Amino acid sequence: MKNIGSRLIDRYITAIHWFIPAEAQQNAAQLTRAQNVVNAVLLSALSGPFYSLAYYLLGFPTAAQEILACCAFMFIAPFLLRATRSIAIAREVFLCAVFFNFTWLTFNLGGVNAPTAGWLITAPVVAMFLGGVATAVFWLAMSCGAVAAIYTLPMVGIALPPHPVKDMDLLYLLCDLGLYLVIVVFVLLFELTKTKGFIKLEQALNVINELAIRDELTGSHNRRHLIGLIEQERERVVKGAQAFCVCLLDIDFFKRINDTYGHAAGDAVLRSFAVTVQKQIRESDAFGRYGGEEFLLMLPETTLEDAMQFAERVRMGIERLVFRDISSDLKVSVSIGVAQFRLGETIGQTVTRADEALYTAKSSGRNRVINYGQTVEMTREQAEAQAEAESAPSLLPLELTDTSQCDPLTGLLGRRVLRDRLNHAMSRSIRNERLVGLMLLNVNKFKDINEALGYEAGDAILAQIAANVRDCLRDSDTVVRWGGDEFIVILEDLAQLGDAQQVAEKILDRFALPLRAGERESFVSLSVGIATFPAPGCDIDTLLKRADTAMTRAKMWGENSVQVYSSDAPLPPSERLILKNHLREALAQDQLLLEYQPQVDIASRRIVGVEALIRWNHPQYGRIEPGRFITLAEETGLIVPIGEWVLRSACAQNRAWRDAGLPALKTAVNLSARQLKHPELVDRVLEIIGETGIAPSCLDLEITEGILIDNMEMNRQGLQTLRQAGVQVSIDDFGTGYSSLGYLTELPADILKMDRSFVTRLGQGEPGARGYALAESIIHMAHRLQLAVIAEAVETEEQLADLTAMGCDYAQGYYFHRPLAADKVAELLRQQAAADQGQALQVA
Ligand SMILES: Nc1nc2c(ncn2[C@@H]2O[C@@H]3COP(=O)(O)O[C@H]4[C@@H](O)[C@H](n5cnc6c(=O)[nH]c(N)nc65)O[C@@H]4COP(=O)(O)O[C@H]3[C@H]2O)c(=O)[nH]1
Repeated sequence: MKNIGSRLIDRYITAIHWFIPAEAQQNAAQLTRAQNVVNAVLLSALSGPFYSLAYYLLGFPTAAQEILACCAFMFIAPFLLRATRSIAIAREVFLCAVFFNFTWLTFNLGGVNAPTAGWLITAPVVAMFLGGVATAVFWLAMSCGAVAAIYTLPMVGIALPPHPVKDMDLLYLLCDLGLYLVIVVFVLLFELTKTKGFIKLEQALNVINELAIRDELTGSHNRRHLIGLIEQERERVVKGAQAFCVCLLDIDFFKRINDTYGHAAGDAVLRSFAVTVQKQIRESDAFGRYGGEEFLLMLPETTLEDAMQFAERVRMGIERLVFRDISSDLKVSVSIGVAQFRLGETIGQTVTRADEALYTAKSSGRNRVINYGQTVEMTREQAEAQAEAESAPSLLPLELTDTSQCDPLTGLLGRRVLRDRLNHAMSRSIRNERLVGLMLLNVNKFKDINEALGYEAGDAILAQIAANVRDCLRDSDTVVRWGGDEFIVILEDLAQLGDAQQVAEKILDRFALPLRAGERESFVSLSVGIATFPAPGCDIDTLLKRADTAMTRAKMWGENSVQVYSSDAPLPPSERLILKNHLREALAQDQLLLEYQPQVDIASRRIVGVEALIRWNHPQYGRIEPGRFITLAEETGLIVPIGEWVLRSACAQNRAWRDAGLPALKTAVNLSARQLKHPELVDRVLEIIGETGIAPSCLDLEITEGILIDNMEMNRQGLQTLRQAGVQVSIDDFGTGYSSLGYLTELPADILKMDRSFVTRLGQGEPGARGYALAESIIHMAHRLQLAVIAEAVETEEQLADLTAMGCDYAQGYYFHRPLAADKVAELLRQQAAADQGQALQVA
């Protein structure tokens, strides 16, 4: 019954939307007002005929006709709404009919004592509902004027017509009952349509929130949320609660499970693993997927001893798991590292200690629980069993494994061939007095690709990566799939080291274009480490180790970088330390620069804004992306001067474009948490706007959702002041924080920037899919809250098509433009202006 009612209300709302202009439907306040006008018209005009009949039966046929005429007149209002797109016109036409109807009836039924005199109040009251105070005051004045006129007419000698109704008592009863009934139905209808809208918002929000905190595959918490929960616990401990323990759990030989039984089986193992652990934990514990096959468990107020005992129970529980649907041979075990939080350390440090313990657990035989600091001696048998397990190519018995030397997915040579080939190349290089280059290529964040696109698409991407690498090499070079997302290339006959670097650069250039997996496209970046032979004291293992070291260093210096191993160069100290030391000089020595990524209006495809993105051009290490140093700048407090530099440079650039005769453009600038907390932020922003002379509306401050929620009370006032001055505020990465409707309705913001995780799910040709519904919900919700929506990281035409269909306002991403230097943006704007002019001339 409830469902039928709810479906009917849905249908009713859909039907009345026919009258409401599209632009009003995009705006929560206007939609409600327009909806109310249509509701009021339908209710009044449909109840009118009953009154008409009553008057007719009571012996007043003229009134019956007049009421019907007024109802007909009311019906014009919704059509006017559709035709003129003006809620005000439709509303006033309706109110006019109401007012005329009751004034006429009152006049003809004996003046202010007539039963309909009370109804004269309906015009101002309904006006209050529909148009606010100003409209209500106007109609109140009109009604008072009408009452006064009717009252004074007999006094000035104009007699009122005698009332023609036979049974006045019955009419009084009818009128009073009618008035109450109308008020009740009116309120109900408003409530229902309004509540319905909010229920939809709430549902959308719940789904978005779920996504923000859950890992889709296992249903356990995701990494971000997990860290948030542990951070909260850390704060409790700082305030005096007992310390918590962190357990890092890693499923043993998980890659082999995938390789042997397929990715679907791997997924099933992950799910069962998560469910098994979840069944054992308490409500106050936090558990979730940390990445790939790694899980994190936080046990609040727990001693290390208790945590070890609990972890041991979990380990045994996992050992008991059976997977009959996959194979009765499949046995799963887990290695667990445990660490207890120490006052003064960060969550990252606690997890790193748990990770070190996990490493000990894994390197001492796996399937065991080790706490931080614990050393383990392996027995000879354990060491042998471990070595055997490590070298076993798969979980299947030996006779069932693929004995071919090729990797079936990529068609490249498999790992086992490498030593042989390398040995051969090294011997030849000594004979020929030429170099051998060993190149280790690692695909950056391949886990993310797998998670975003699914394992099948991940496999397709891997195959293309292999093909791309192969295409850049000579036939005589050897390419081997070394691990899941790692490849090794043996380059022979090199005259000098630079040749190997050139090959590496060529490979990296190849990955500037996206790779395709079915309908999906994805950008991939690599980190490349190179080691060369001959080198003193270098055998196969050393060469492999050196390439690995170089690759790790390459990873530290950002995506798409190459590092060559050099024996005399000391290993770099930790990235954090180097960057921290150098960051101070970066600003003073002009090493920072801004790039601008265009933001496009989806309807017109015109560039309407840019996002300023900081880059660091390090004299020694080359270009460093913000992801690698913004957090450090935050930690050291350097973000405040750096952020101010960004703000000033971005505003100055905006002004420079304007001075060059280019059309007005909005520049979005990222604000970090520390900047936002700075007491002088508002003054500084206004000062910079004044100094550079840009219009405040040309500045858009981007604040990530998490930062905004964390400091909502503190932020609201400052942001409101800036907004009142005309500055726009955007919420970055929207959908990744845990939002409540209450907080969303009070957001001091103008634009919602939909997080890339929602955009990645689009463009797959499945409008019914969950990802599609999520993005649509966000856009719908934002529009109801009168916020514009910009989608970030739009990479494909299909994603854009979906966003267009959903009514998204703006988009930004590689599909349109990558972040560009300021002069490139100017060039684009000039082209756009020239195209506009061309079009205008054509029209003229
Ligand atoms: N895969 C993919 N990526 C795309 C696409 N379109 C844009 N991107 C990248 O996504 C990031 C967008 O910026 P963000 O979300 O504000 O994320 C920014 C922002 O949070 C922070 N950041 C950058 N500049 C500043 C700054 O001046 N101040 C502060 N506080 N943070 C900054 O660093 C983050 C990373 O910036 P970038 O590395 O420049 O990375 C940029 C941009 O290059 C696409 O289609 N696909």
